[in-house]
Amino acid sequence: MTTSAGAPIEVTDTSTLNKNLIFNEFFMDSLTHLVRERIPERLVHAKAGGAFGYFEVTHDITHICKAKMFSKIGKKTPMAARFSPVVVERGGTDTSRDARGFALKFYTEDGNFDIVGFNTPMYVYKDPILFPTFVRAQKRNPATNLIDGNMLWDFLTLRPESLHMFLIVFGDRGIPDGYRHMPGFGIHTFEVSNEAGDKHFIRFHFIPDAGIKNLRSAEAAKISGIDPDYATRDLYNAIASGKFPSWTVKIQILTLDDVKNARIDVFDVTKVLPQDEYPLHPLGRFVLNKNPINYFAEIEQLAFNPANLVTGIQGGPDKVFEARRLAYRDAQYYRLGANFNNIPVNCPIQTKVFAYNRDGVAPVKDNQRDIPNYYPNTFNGPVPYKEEKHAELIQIYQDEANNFEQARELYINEMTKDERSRLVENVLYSLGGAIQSLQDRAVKFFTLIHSDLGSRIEQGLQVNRTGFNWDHDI
Ligand code: HEM
Repeated sequence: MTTSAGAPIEVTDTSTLNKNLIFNEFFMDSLTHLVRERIPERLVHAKAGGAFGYFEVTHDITHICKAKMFSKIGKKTPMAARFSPVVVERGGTDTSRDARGFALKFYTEDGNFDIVGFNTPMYVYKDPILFPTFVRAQKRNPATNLIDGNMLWDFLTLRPESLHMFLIVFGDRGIPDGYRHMPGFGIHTFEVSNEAGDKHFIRFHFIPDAGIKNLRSAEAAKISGIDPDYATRDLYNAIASGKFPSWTVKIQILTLDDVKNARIDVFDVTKVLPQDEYPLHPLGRFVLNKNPINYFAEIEQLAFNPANLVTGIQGGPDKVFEARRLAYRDAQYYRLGANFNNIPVNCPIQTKVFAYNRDGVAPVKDNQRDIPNYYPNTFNGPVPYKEEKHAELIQIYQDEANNFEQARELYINEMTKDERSRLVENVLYSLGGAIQSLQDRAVKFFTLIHSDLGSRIEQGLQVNRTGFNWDHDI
């Protein structure tokens, strides 16, 4: 046992009774470190489970994408994964009704490629200016410090395009039964390019090999009281006991002509791309076979960023993607410091970094030693490479979102009769406690989605206004 500075601790220093505290380095070192041990939790997705493993190519897609990680069948790339409810705080429960983050980092030979996705195939809105509003509407009421359904329903009914995703959140898929049974989606339509420079557009799907399983509200509420870390524990224990979770990776592929001729804005993150028009093509699988040895070092400090792209994958041309390229980097500067890419789990382990960034808060690693610290220079500092067929992201024009059509299809065609009843029940539980004007506005939009849905919610609200009382004491 030593102090952080390496001085061996003598056994009499492990008690301070009747002794001078200031001269006790064990006491001074441990107390002053303890009060500095908290860093900001992530603004969203604060609580999570995570693990490491590999991605393996099972099907060739080199005709559309030249990214090295897809270069041949059988090729394996090391990776990290982090799964997280969106809204709950770091000490919250894993079984809340919410979407889940599905974040993957691939340590490729061309640097890190991150797919920072969800367990829903669509997102809430397509205009990223709504991000702060949406986040706050789901967080605590500034006066009461309580989660406040009035704020959520206010947002959902002011921006009704969000109801498409929230039908999933309030439906059977709103509480996954652990992370091993949860699907993932990249959501954005990514532009990719091949060796010839031709462009294609893909959406990523991750299908759990163990099958999709979800929890019902009552079950989830019970588990939440007994084991709020249910999903984190399940992931850790499965890997620790050798039951490695895996996912099959598939993609929807669109040509530039498909994009031009599509009936819908295929870059709209609030929409799904219908699989009868754009079928799934197999690409690979990923396996999580290694737990973190130290959670804080390896999972809390993981820094995902949609801007982590590699040659052959240009990213999404939509505005949400563009906003995300800024937001994650900014969040990580704030919560981990300017050198967060030097934290071992964020380092591109298959390639060497030759960046011109220097100094700043630790960790600086070797700080690029004595290599020139400005570019261009005439002293053999690192130089850029030349891409023969450089691919730029296409420019797109996007209209306002309107998803009642896809929300209707989801309600009628994808949900079973029983799931539709549970959806209504779950909506009533949340909406039942909101103020009347928000309930009326919600009924109007649910009716626009489908008259059956609207009338069931309206009737439910009339007979039973005993949902959770959000308005209580406010
Ligand atoms: C305007 C749109 C969005 C903005 C500005 C935004 C911003 C953020 C920020 C600031 C964080 C915290 C990052 C950190 O502290 O490390 C975060 C986390 C996350 N976001 Fe978003 N986000 C947006 C949309 C989305 C979308 C569309 C998805 C899914 C496709 C998504 C998935 C995630 C996930 C999975 C995490 C947790 C990453 C982790 O495990 O560390 N976000 N987001």
